[in-house]
Amino acid sequence: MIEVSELTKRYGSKTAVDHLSFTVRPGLVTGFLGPNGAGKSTTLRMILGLDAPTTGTATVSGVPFHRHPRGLRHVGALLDAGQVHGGRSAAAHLSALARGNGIPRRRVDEVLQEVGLAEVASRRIGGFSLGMKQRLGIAGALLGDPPVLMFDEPINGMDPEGVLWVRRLFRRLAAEGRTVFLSSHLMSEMENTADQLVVIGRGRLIAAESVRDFAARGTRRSVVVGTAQAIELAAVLTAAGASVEPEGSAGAERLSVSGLPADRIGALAFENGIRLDELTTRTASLEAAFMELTADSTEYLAGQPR
Ligand SMILES: Nc1ncnc2c1ncn2[C@@H]1O[C@H](COP(=O)(O)OP(=O)(O)OP(=O)(O)O)[C@@H](O)[C@H]1O
Repeated sequence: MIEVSELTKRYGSKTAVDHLSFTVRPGLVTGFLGPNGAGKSTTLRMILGLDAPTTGTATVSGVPFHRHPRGLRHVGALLDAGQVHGGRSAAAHLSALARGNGIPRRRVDEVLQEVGLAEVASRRIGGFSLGMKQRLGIAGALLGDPPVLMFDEPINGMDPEGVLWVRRLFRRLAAEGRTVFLSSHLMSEMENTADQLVVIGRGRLIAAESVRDFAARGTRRSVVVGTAQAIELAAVLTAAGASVEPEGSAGAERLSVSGLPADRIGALAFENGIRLDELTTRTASLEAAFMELTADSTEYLAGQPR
């Protein structure tokens, strides 16, 4: 369990993290989302004791991280896959980490196997691709078999096979009862990976809820209706209280209807002798919900200095 309470970080006049409070529970994958510059990395660094908060607290399993002796046994983290000594081999890098945290040497071979780097264990890290460095960073996080795992943008630089692998790994780690916390600025990465979301913008909390609840409170639900009798149907639906927008080109007309559910629209069409060719409920996409909810908190909008 990770608990963040009223966490604030100021750099001079810049408030990077602003009275942030949330809880990350075990047994679930929790996505930490926000546009670029929202304060995700700063928050993760404070949870790991790498940056001191201006005010507020962050605890891991009930105590501040720096009070965990042999930290890697309590929290495994990957913050920046590029920050490794390029001259060392993968095995030497992990062995040094293991030694410093009282972790048996055999764990090095186990985690290298686990992340698919066993065959390149003795190669210098300097020659690794970003995807391979991400795998090595994940290996380092797993080394101490910790109950809490944190990853900053772990999917960056991975190929599609790597993305699938890492998703399955996160799901399995959560199913084992661990706390899994992943940051990303892309909602699409979280859609198929996370159970819960913590969404921030400009250092402030925007949402902390399940992926499903987050999607539901974004874009309003609408129903797309296809019919050759679009004008008659629009009149009937408007009279019943719906708002109706035409979609598509004349001749192949469809209506986008909000304010009435699909079954009610079907019934009204039937009662009025209007034939429907299509009746589809358009559910809010997560991406749309994310864009809507973070629109006011994006720091750098293309072409729009703020
Ligand atoms: N050491 C620092 N000194 C001054 N400002 C900083 C420092 N570190 C971060 N910031 C600022 O704090 C804000 C939050 O940065 P942070 O890196 O935590 O965001 P992020 O959500 O991780 O973004 P990204 O997705 O781009 O990595 C940014 O405006 C950043 O410029």
